[in-house]
Amino acid sequence: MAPHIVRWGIMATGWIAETFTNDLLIDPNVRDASDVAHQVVAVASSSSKEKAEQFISARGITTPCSAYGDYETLVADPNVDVIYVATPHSHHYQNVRLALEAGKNVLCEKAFTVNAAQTKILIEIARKKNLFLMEAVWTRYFPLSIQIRELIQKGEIGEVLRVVADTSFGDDVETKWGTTHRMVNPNLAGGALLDLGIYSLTWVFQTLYHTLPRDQRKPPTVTSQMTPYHLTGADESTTMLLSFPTSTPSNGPHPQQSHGVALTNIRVSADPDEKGSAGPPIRIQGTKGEIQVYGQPFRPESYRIIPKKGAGEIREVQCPFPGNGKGMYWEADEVARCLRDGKLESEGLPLEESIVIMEVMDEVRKQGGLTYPQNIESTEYPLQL
Ligand SMILES: NC(=O)C1=CN([C@@H]2O[C@H](COP(=O)(O)OP(=O)(O)OC[C@H]3O[C@@H](n4cnc5c(N)ncnc54)[C@H](OP(=O)(O)O)[C@@H]3O)[C@@H](O)[C@H]2O)C=CC1
Ligand SMILES: O=C1OC[C@@H](O)[C@H](O)[C@H]1O
Repeated sequence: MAPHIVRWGIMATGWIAETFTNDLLIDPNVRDASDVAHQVVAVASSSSKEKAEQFISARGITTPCSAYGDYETLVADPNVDVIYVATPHSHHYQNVRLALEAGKNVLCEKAFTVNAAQTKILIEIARKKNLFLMEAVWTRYFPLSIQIRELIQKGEIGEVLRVVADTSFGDDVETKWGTTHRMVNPNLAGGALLDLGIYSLTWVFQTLYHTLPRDQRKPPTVTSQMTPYHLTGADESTTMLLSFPTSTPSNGPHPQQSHGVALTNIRVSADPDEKGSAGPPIRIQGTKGEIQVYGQPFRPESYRIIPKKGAGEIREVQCPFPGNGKGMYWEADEVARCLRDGKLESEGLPLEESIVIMEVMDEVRKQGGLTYPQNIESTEYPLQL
């Protein structure tokens, strides 16, 4: 059968837009995804049309592809099926809303928005207009993540009661990020939590929340600490303890809880020698054993299933990236399948779950005293940022 072709419009020409587009251009057959195909039909840069043209030629795109010098023209392009929003966090609400108001389906980079109130409005608009909307948490669509969720659901490690996830870079923050880079710039909603902490939360949520039947998923309570970066006030370190009510009390009449420890830091590393000597950055601990995940939490490469002593052998599973891709093609394939099947949201990351995660991050920022400038926390639209 002919593959379902999706025509992408790329909004912004920065680092992740390049990486995502490179993955879109890899032949889906190399990853056994012959049911879908991707075409990049338009690229827009808010800086200039020339920047969009350079982006297209640097990727070697030879099929028809329009270059635009503003986002408004992109969202009006009738050839585009779905817009990939690759701007800084601060701009997601305005940019996604622009696309939805123009009647376009949207895949928006993480973190979805600056706060939960913005996310909820975008979802409301998408639903009202019958449009597809998804937060681009690419890691969720890795075969590795899907396999691990299935293992948990099959009871492979028993009842999962604790998950520890650490997404931390050991950067010389002042030298590497300065004060204006989006990583640390409050005007762009920078900071460890929204940029990297969301991956630690992803691991906690996809193992302790998403693996439950929908009607049993309950938001966690949260306790956290945050350290501001002295030059900008954005968080350079955030430590979160999440407590989820479990569906089935495991021993006795007392209500049980599962705990998620989500760590993020841009000054100390989860993997200081970059050889994995510090051990797995993700540990999923159950009553019958543990799953350890290796590699960066946003781009894990392998996992080990470690049964409880005497209950079997350790198994190690390597998860390669076909065609030398970054791994972003799997989320793109998910978008294509949802559009083909008329789905308005993805089962891998339902919109309701994005809201709960945004609410957790709101609460963590509240506990840590981190607010962003009023204009980027605003739900007003349109707003010139
Ligand atoms: N999934 C993943 O692995 C990753 C995701 N990300 C996410 O992608 C998004 C973008 O990150 P990244 O590509 O690294 O960022 P970059 O700074 O490299 O690119 C952002 C682009 O957004 C556009 N833009 C529009 N308005 C502004 C503004 N006021 N300031 C800066 N840029 C602006 C620019 O493109 P133009 O001038 O063409 O309009 C710019 O090139 C973030 O949400 C981030 O969290 C980032 C890295 C990895
Ligand atoms: O989403 C991300 O994943 C990879 C990191 O390098 C980047 O800072 C972050 O935005």
